[in-house]
Order: sequence, then structure tokens, then C-alpha cells
Amino acid sequence: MSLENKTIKPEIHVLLVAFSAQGHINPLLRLGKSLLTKGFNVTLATTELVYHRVFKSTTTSTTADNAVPASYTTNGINVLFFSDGFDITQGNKSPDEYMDLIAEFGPISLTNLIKNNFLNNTNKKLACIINNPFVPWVTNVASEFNIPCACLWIQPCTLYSIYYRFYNKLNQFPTLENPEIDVELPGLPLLKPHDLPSFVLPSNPFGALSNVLAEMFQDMKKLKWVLANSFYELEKDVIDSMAEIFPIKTVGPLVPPSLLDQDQTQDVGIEMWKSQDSCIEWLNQKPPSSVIYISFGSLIFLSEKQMQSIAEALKNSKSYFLWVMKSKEREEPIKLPEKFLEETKEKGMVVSWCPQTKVLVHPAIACFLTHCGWNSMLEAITAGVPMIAYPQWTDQPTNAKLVSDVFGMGIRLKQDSDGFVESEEVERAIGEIVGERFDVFKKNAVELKVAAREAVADGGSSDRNIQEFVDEILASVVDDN
Ligand SMILES: O=c1ccn([C@@H]2O[C@H](COP(=O)(O)OP(=O)(O)O[C@H]3O[C@H](CO)[C@@H](O)[C@H](O)[C@H]3O)[C@@H](O)[C@H]2O)c(=O)[nH]1
Repeated sequence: MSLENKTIKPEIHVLLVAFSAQGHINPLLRLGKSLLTKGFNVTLATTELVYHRVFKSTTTSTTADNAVPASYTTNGINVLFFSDGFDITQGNKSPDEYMDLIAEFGPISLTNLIKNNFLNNTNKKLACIINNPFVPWVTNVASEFNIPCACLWIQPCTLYSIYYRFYNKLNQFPTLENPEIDVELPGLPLLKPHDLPSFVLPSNPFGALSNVLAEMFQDMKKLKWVLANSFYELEKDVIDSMAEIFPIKTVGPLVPPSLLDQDQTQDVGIEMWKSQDSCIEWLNQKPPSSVIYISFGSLIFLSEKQMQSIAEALKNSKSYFLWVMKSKEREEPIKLPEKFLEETKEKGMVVSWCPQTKVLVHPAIACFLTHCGWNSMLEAITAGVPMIAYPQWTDQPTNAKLVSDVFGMGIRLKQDSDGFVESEEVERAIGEIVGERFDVFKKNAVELKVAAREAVADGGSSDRNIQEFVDEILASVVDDN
């Protein structure tokens, strides 16, 4: 079924609502792009904070310095900004403070945005709202207007299953009294406490974020669909295990089109930092599969001691390396371990931000030392690059378990109880992954790379799921009329 062969008069709109983070916005925008090609009108609503941090530099708004434009368009998707109550002139907020603020101001701002942009216009039919985790209140706004709501889950389906079962008390998890128990869940290998997401551990210090997840998973009835940025062939067993409980439909990988051999000019993703593209020139001079790429995503800043330990390992290893070392603030100079750059100038390059997806597909890359953020992992999977997992918090420990024990495309570093990794361990892991076992990891990685392309190709599992979702939205519009 397509929009053209229906006799619906008003324009059919889909509204995407994203939390203020690049890793949340980009998968939603890419799903929006697919819906655009199916004939829907697509709008992204995100916070004014995102406008100031990301879009401001790319718009040609003539408004006063801190004023937010009424709307903005990126590759066919309309972008609207709503207030999260955050005043950018007042400095940063802790995650807990920010979650409280957005939960208080978000629902009112979004309600007004929907009324002003959709409900006051009889030519527009808002057929579906799609949110993502960390803005669970969006489902309440949608149900007040009686608009069907979907959630795009932006972590592995494995995490969806774990959280669903944990927050609804379906299985046994570690407790304060019994912190060391292993967890056995359908479709997954046995999970030790250090394989579990930090939010489900009794030691979890991230109260507000965990509460927001609890709110989502304990009140799923307002969600008509749960979609996932993953693909069926990657997490088949765990997806099947949720089918009878609360199904999740994979629609990914929602990665830049270039990673899937598609037209990159059609990408809708945003970038939080300007990348140092000179690293591609540098990679061009290196032999195939000779460089270790190291990056810990957009949120994590390692301790000085940990950076020294990794630096020591890179200095001693025989491989070349490309290391993304973010500065806390964009303008600040990067803090490098003493003499490190000088000692390694023949074999390494350090940048503050790189074009990661171009780096991962470069033939010179041998493996990726990663914190296991799900966007980075999906990019590595689609590029067919083996990984060394160095997880820190939230979903990352479980993602690391997937790398080593489910996807078979890498190994996890041995960490002490504080998460610290000794330099010898990093050196050992690099030796292991680029040594004898490289061919096995690479073979598994390439198989998943092929499966990812098949999933998004015409008639593939994700393509079929998107079409099914589209048909169901259209059916609900027709029922409504
Ligand atoms: O130099 C760099 C480094 C990173 N990236 C991009 O930045 C994104 C990083 O995303 P991700 O790997 O998901 O890491 P985080 O930004 O840390 O993501 C947060 O959000 C993810 C999705 O919910 C979770 O899986 C993570 O644990 C959480 O930390 C990726 O698209 C990278 O391509 C660049 O473009 N250049």
C-alpha cells in the first residue's frame, strides 16, 4: 500500500520527537528519511538546546543571537524546536537536573508545537508520533490528542529485552543482598553482573536516567509500535524472545548511507563537532589493515591515568594508530599525555574529532578500540571492522558482551573493579586481535556487514518492517476517516 493509491485528502504527517543528543537525533532522522520516500511529510521536533549546539552554525537565520528560528529544513525534513526550559546563558546542568527540566517543560512546549503546527491546519493529518527513549512523556502528549505513537529504540534489541524484563520484574536480577548472581534470559548467553547495563545494577548511581527508562518500560500500553535501530539477522534470538511479550520491529541499521553503499548526499544526520578530515590523507599513506582506530564516542572523557595507560600500550604496540581525543569544550586544546605525541609521531595521529564513518570504511583500518556506544558499533558492523571493547556505563557492558560472545567480531578488555585497564592488557588485546585471530574476527565481521546490507535492501528484513509500519499507519488513518 502506498500513499498515492489512497484517496486521502489532507497531507499525511509523521512527527519525530528526539531527546537533545546526536546519537538520538540521527537514527530518528534517518528513519524519517525512509518515511519521506514512502510519501509522508516528516517533521523532527527537538529541543532549543539542540538548535544552539548544532543547527545554529548551519542556519542563515537573521534573528537576534539567541533567538530560535520558527523552523528549518534538512534534506526534505522540517525541523522544529521546542523549549526544554534550559537557559543556555546559565551554563551546563547535571544529567539529573536536565532530565527534571525537560520532563517539566517538554510536555507543555510539545503540546503547543503540535497545536500550532498540525491541529490548527485542516489540510494536515498528523498520523503518527515517533519518539525515542529518555522522552517517555511524549506518549502522554500523543494519547491526549489520540495520535498513534511509536518509539524508536536506539540501542540493541538485547537491551530492550533486558530492560523490559527488569523493570517489569519478569526475571531475577542482582540485588543489594545478592549482587553477584548471573542472569539467564531467553535468546542471550548467560550474563554476569559485569555484562549487564549499569542501570539495572544495585550499585547504579544514575538515578534520573534509570527512572526515565522505568517510566517507559512500565507504561508501554500507550505505544502502538516499538521499532529498533538494529536488524533481525543480528539479534534474531532475542527479538524472537520478545515477540509474545511486547514485539520489537527492526528497521536498521540507521547509519549514514555511505556505509551501505548508498548516496551520501541524501544523508540527514547532524554533526556535533567539526571533524579533522586530514586523518583520511594520513590513512591513505598506511598499508591495508595496519591501523588501530580508537574513539570513545561523544560523551565519555577518560581519566588522565587511563589515557596514560592506553598511550603507553599504543607506543609499545607494533600497529599504527588513529586516536580521537576530545577536548571537554570544543575550543579547548586537547590534553595529551606528556611527550606522547613526540615519541609516536612516526606511527600515530591524534585528532579531536574525525569523520568516523569514513575512517571505519578505510582499508587501512585493522580494528576499532571502542566504548561500545551503539551508533559506533553499528557503524563498525556495517563497515565490517573487528572491535576491542572497552565499555564504561549504560548499555555498553552488554554491547561488549555482544561483540565477543554473540557477534564473534572481537574481544573485551579485562577491567578492574573501577573499570580501569592496565597498559599491558591493552597491548595484549591489540596483539590478539591483529594477530592469529584476526582472520576469524574479520570473517565474522564481513558476514554481518553483508547481512546489514541485505536487511536494508528492497525486500530485506528491515525494508519489510518499515513497509509494514507504513501500511499500519495508513490503515489507522483510513479507520479514522
Ligand atoms: O571522532 C568521532 C567520534 C565519534 N563520532 C560519531 O559519534 C557517534 C557516537 O555515538 P555512539 O557510539 O552511540 O556513542 P555516544 O555518543 O557515547 O552514545 C550514547 O548513546 C548511545 C545510543 O543510545 C549509547 O549506545 C551509548 O552508550 C551512549 O554513550 C557515532 O555516530 C560516531 O560516528 C564521529 O563522528 N567522530
